[in-house]
Amino acid sequence: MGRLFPFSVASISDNTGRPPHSDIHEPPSLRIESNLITSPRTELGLQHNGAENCITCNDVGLNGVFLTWKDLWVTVADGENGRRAILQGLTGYAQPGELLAIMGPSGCGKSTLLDALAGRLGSNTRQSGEILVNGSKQRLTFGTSAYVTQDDTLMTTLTVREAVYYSAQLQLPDSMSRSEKKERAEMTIREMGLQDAMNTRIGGWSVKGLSGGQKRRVSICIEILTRPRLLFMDEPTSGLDSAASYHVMSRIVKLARHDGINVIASIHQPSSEVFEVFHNLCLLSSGKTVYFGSASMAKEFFDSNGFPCPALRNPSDHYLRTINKDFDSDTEQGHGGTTSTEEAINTLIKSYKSSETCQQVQSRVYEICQLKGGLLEKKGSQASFITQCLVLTRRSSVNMYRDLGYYWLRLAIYIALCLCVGTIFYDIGSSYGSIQVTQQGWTNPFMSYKLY
Ligand SMILES: Nc1ncnc2c1ncn2[C@@H]1O[C@H](COP(=O)(O)OP(=O)(O)OP(=O)(O)O)[C@@H](O)[C@H]1O
Repeated sequence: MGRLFPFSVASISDNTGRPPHSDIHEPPSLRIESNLITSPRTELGLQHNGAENCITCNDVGLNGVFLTWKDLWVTVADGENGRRAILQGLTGYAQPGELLAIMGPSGCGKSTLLDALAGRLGSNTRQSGEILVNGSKQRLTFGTSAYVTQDDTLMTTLTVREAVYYSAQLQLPDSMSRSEKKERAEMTIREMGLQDAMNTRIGGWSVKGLSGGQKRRVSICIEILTRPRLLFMDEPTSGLDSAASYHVMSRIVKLARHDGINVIASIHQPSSEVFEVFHNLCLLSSGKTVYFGSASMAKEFFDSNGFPCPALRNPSDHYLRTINKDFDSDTEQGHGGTTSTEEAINTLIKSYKSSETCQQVQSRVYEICQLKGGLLEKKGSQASFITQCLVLTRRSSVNMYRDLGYYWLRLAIYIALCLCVGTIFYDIGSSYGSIQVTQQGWTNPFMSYKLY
């Protein structure tokens, strides 16, 4: 029998023993009814608390990837012998077909959480706790997961169409024909709303090309080409205006739902429409969980703790303003009083820890851990070695041909160098002394280095 949770659109078969807190059902205190008739969520077919809309393990099939983390700590060295905690005992889960948004003030540990989950933490960090993929400890392989980084690393000389098409050739299997790969590349470009910029060069410091937001979308295109089962995105909407942010995020949600992709994204400041397309929300402050659960129930959580969202204010703005202590301002409380931001954060953290929502998250994590959904196959790139060599050579040649610094400037430098070296020995004569000077010149370490 499937179990419903008030904070998730998921239900799951309870066939592997009883989890802790198995007596927990929907707590009335955190239950809200969906009254949004034409909201972005309903437009996308995302509704909470409706059994007919629940995603089950069967719905996502055996291909879905469930990710859980329990008591996750990440620390870095801080001064002599000391260590600073960036993440402090986080517990949560992310499941196929859903989008988990990680939000919080700048520096609260959003990127660190994404990196820890994706297995990309820096060597100077230490991690403890348990991160499980489909209920077991295993590495995420290239091809199964993709990561859209905060900085765009794109070849500036290529056009949008070329950049995405070369990536398609490098990543998609040889069993797909060239026209199919081209079609997938162009469809993905259109999905990200870049059809008008298909033939525009990406551009960089020397040549202006795409805008920052368009580059962001090209990076997303390249990562979603293969339809990875797990997609990490660090600030996917940075540089996008609110309409573009909404379109990009809603398309990603549609894709996630359609292909059973598990999407985890850190997001700075979503508009209210973008916020509505999130399934689950992980709200952090200084590396601690302020709230983890259904995004639509966060409002109720803040309300019930004395921090109601004022009318006409974007809920996500309200949550971030309430827990941002960088500027040490007071936070308004529902009854007209104020409290310091530090106190507000402590109240929320404490309240979350003792809430039924927190217990239910732990139950859900326990249940997912019992799934034992199988090991991920080692996928890697699906293109053959020969195809990769050919595509990389072609891409590199195009890049060198178009990049002045790469090719033409180098050629000019080599010609100038040849002329310099040649003129040193010009008309030197053929006496014994001249031959000695020439020999010394060639064996001079400086000359040898220059010529090399
Ligand atoms: N490898 C590291 N070594 C030292 N400090 C680190 C390391 N990684 C992260 N930090 C510190 O941890 C804190 C959280 O960083 P993180 O990048 O996760 O924050 P964030 O919430 O993603 O911030 P932003 O929204 O501004 O990108 C910061 O104070 C950062 O300086």
